[in-house]
Amino acid sequence: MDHSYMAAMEEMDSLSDSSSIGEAVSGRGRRRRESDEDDGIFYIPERRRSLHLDQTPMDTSHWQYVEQAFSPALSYRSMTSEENLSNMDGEEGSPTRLQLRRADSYSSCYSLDSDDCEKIIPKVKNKDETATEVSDTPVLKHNPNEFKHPALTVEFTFKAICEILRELSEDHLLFFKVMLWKRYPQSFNTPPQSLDLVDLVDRLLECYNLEVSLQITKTLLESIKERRLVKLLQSLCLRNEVRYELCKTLKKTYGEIDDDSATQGERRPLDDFFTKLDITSIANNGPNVEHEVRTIDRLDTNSSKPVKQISTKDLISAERLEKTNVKLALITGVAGSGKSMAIKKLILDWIEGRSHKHVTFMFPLPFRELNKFKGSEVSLLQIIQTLYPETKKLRDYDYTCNECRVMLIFDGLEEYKEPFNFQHTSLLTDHTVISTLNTIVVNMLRARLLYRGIYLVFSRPRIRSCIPYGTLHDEIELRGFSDPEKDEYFKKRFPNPDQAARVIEYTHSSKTLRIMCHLPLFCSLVADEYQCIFKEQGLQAQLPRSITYMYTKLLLALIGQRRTLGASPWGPDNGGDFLMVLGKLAYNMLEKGTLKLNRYEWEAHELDNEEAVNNSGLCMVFVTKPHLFSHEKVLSFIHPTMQEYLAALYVFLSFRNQGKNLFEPPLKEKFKGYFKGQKPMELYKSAVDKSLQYDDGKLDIFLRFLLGTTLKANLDLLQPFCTPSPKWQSVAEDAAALIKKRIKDNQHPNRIGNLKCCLEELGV
Ligand SMILES: Nc1ncnc2c1ncn2[C@@H]1O[C@H](COP(=O)(O)OP(=O)(O)OP(=O)(O)O)[C@@H](O)[C@H]1O
Repeated sequence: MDHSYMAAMEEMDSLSDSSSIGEAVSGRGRRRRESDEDDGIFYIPERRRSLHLDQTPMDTSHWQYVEQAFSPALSYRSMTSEENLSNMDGEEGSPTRLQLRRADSYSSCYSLDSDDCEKIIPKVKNKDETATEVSDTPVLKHNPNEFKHPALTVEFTFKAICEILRELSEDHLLFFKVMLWKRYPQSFNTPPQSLDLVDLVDRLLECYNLEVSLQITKTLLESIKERRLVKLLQSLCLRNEVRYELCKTLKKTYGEIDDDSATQGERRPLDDFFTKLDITSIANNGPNVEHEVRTIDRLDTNSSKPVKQISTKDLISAERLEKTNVKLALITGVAGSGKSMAIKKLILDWIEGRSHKHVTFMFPLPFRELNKFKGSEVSLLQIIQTLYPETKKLRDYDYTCNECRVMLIFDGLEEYKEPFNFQHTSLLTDHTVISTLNTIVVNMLRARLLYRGIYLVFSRPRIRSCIPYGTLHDEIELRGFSDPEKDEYFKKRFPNPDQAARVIEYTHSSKTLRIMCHLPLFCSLVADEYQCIFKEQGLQAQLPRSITYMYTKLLLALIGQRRTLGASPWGPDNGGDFLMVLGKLAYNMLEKGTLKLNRYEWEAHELDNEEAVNNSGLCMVFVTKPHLFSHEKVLSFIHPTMQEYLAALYVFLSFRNQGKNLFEPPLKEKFKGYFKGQKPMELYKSAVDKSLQYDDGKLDIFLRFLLGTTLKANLDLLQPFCTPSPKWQSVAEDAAALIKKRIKDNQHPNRIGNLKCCLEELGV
C-alpha cells in the first residue's frame, strides 16, 4: 500500500461519519408523502442543501409534484436491480431525471443541468475550500464545441460508474473514495467511509456534469492502476452510444406501422396499433379447425405436451436463458399470422426497455436482406455492419465479451432456398470469419455463431428439418388472434368508436367471417375495405355480406407480389396454373371429406414442389404423430374454409375458362362438344342439388362460395384468373330465384338454414 493511501486513510479516520448526502440519482433520501400512496403521484422534496453555503431559508415554492414513473420510488436496491437500471436508460419521464434536470435546484453550489458542463463545475468556493484543495486535483476542462452524445444520460452514467466501481476490491474502493475526498474537498466534504457506492456516485453526479463525472472516475481509476476498468468504462460508453444509434435506426424501421393498408401513407406508432397475439409454446399444431357448419376434431398432431401461452416479451427471457441455456427459438406461423408484427413489437419493446433487458444489441436480419449476400464471401460481422453501419464503431470484443448479449432475429426463413447440409457444413463460431451465406445460416441454426448470441428464427410452418438434431431449442407457434383480440384489433384500428362498432358488427354478421378473423391479415383486409368505404360513403356504409368477397381479397393478398415466394406463376394463361392445381386438390379432398394429406398423396396430385405449396400461403405443411414413435409430414390448407373456397374457385374457373361442369358425370365428358354451350346456371343448379344431398353440411360453405362467384363485385376481383370472354354475365338473380324455389319446395328441411345463408351471400 503506498504512502498517499495510508495518509489518506489516517486522515479519514479522524473524521466524523455524519453524511450529508441528499436525495439524488439513486432516489435515496427521497421521501414519499403518505397520503399519496394511492394516487400515483409523488411528492419530491427539494434537495436539501448538502454543503455549507449561506443560510438561505428553505423556499418551498420550488416544491413540485411529478407523475409516478416507477413504483415504488426508486431506491438504490430497485435501481441496481438489472430491471430498473435499464429501465432508467433514456427514460424521459422518470422522476429522477425530472428532479435532476430542475434548473432551480435548491442546491446552490452546483447546477444540475447536465447539458451545460461549464455550469456544473462547482461555481461557489469560499476561501477555506480553496485552501484545502490538493495540488494533484486534475483540471477539468470542457470544450464547449465538443459534441455531447445524446446517449450520455444521467441514468446511463450512474449505472455505468456504479457497475465499474462495483468491480473494485474493498481496499481499492476505499482508496477511490479517499482520493475523491482529497482531490475534490469542496464536493466531497463528507468522510468517505460513510459513503457507500450509491451515495458516492450520487454525490459525484450531483456535483459534476456527466462527462466530468466519467472523466473523474477514469482519472482516479488510472491513478490506482485499474486500467482494465478504465477500458471497461470506455467500452460501456461506446456501446451505449452505438446502442442509441441502433435504436434510432430500428425505431424508424420498426416503431411505426408501415402497412400496405388504405391509410394513404399515414404512419402510426406501433403501440397504438399492436394487438396481442396468441403465441403458444407448442409448434406444428396444425391449422385452426374452428368451423361454422362442421364439427372438426383437432388434427392429430404432436401436441401431447401442455400448451403454454407466451408473450412477445418472453421469447427467450433472461430467466429462461439462465435456467435452460436455450439460445435458439424457432417461431412459426402461417402466412399473415403476425410474425413480422411480432418482430416489430419485440424490437420496440426492447428499444423502450420494456423487455429483453438482458440483450445489449438486437439485430433484425430479414432473409429478404440476407439473400442479397448470396454468392458473395462474407462474414456475419460484415452483414451486420452493412445493414447497420452505426455498429462499425464496435470492436470484435463487444460481440464476444461476457457483458454483451447479442440477439439476432431472422425473419422469413422460408424465403431462404439453399439446402441446410448440417453434416457437411463447417463449424463457424467466429463472427469475423469470411465464409458463405449458407455456412452462416447453417451455423446460426446450430446456435453457434456468436459466443453469447441469442437466435430467434421466424418462419412459415416448417417444411424441412431446419434445426440440426441435438440442438437445444424452443419451438413456438404464432396462432394469430384469439376471440377477444379480434374485436380489440378493430377498436385500435378505428379510433372512432362508431366506425369500430360498425366493422365489428360486420365481422359478427357471419360466423365464418368471425372465425377467419383469427388471421390478423384477414382482419387488416376487412379494416382496409371499411376504411375505404367510410371515406367514400360515410359511416352508414356497409360491405357486401358476401364471404366470397373477403376470401377473394385474402387470396389476392396472399398470392400478391409481396408474399409470393417462388411459387409457380398464377396466371390463367400458364399451363402449370398453380391455383388450379391447388383448387383441384382442395376439391378432391372436399369430396373425400379429408382435411390433410400425407406426402405421397399430395405428390400424386402434381404437387411435388413442396416449397411452392407451403410458400403459397394457402397451405401449410406440419408434422403429426400418427403412432407413438413415428412422425409424418402432412399438408393441409391454412383453414378448412380456405379449402372450401379454393374448391369452389376451381369449379368456377373450370367452367368459366374451360367450359367444364365438374358436377356432370364423367360419361358426358365424352360428348364434350355436345355440352359445350352449357349455360352458367346449369353449373349452379347442379351444385345446389349436390350440396342438398349432404345432411352433414359437407358442401354448405363450398356452395356459398360458388354462388358468390355469380356476383359482379366478385367477378371483377377474379378477373385476373379468367380468360377474356365478353359474353360472361352475372347470374346472381337467377341463382337467387333458384335458391328461393328450393326453399319453397322444402325437400331438404335440414338444409333450409344454409339455403338462407346462400341468399344472404347473394345479397338478397
Ligand atoms: N399483432 C398485430 N396487431 C395488429 N395488426 C396485426 C398484428 N399482427 C398482424 N397484423 C396485421 O396483419 C398483417 C399481416 O401480418 P404479418 O405481415 O406480420 O404476417 P406474417 O406472419 O409475417 O406473414 P408472412 O408469413 O406472409 O410474412 C400486418 O400487415 C398487419 O396489418
